[in-house]
Amino acid sequence: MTNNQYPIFECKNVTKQFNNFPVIQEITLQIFPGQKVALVGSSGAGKSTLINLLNGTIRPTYGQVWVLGRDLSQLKPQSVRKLQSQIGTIYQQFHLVNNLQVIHNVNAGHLGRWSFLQAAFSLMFPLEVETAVGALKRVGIAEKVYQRCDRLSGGQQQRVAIARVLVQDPVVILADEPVASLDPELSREIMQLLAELGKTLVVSLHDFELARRFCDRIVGLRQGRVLFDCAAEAVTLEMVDELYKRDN
Ligand SMILES: Nc1ncnc2c1ncn2[C@@H]1O[C@H](COP(=O)(O)OP(=O)(O)OP(=O)(O)O)[C@@H](O)[C@H]1O
Repeated sequence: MTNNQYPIFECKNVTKQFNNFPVIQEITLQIFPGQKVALVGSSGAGKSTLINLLNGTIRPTYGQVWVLGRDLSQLKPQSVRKLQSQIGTIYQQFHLVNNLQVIHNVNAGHLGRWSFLQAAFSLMFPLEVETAVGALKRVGIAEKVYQRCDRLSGGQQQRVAIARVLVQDPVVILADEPVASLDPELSREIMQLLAELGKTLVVSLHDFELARRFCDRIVGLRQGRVLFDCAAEAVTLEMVDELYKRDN
């Protein structure tokens, strides 16, 4: 797919090996502003690894990952961290501090901008409460602002994680299996929420139907390679069969 804007992410012939075994193989792709991209494929296909390459958590063995026009491999750690503050990542396990109140978890979205002193002060006297409540309103749980996170349901915890990303106000959201631990109805609700945030979205999903319903572009990964990369409505049953077929 092409686009006349600059890509947010660009993988140039990227290979990632773990213990000399390639889990991502020669991937070249671009992701443009406004796209909602689903990464799909069997367990072990490389979806999480690709997300970690895009947010700079891990580095390619070969090839380059460019983010917002910068080659990550050429940047000093401080510049990488600055770029990373433009990327919001949501995980399956929410990555919340469970014994803290919702307000503190949402305010963690400010940590890239706040000084150490501001962060420490806010743990006692929460700063930017209005911003946090605004984000919690958008995800439908404003009344939970002073609740401890471990008292919330899984769906509510994922909403807190999304509110944290909203406060971070990144250019793009990466979501790694964000609904894997939720029931089907909640999964649809959370996907709808993510799709309607108005941000560029790259989301890995096990459920192909969710990908088709909420994303406009689907990248099918098989054994670390891109098997297809096309508009959601262009994916055929044959392509899905090929994607998930077992090796004999
Ligand atoms: N840090 C690591 N060290 C060694 N191997 C790893 C590491 N991370 C991932 N792998 C391996 O890379 C392969 C791809 O894993 P990855 O988690 O990216 O797949 P996935 O498509 O996200 O799978 P799932 O849908 O089960 O989450 C797997 O075989 C996995 O065991």
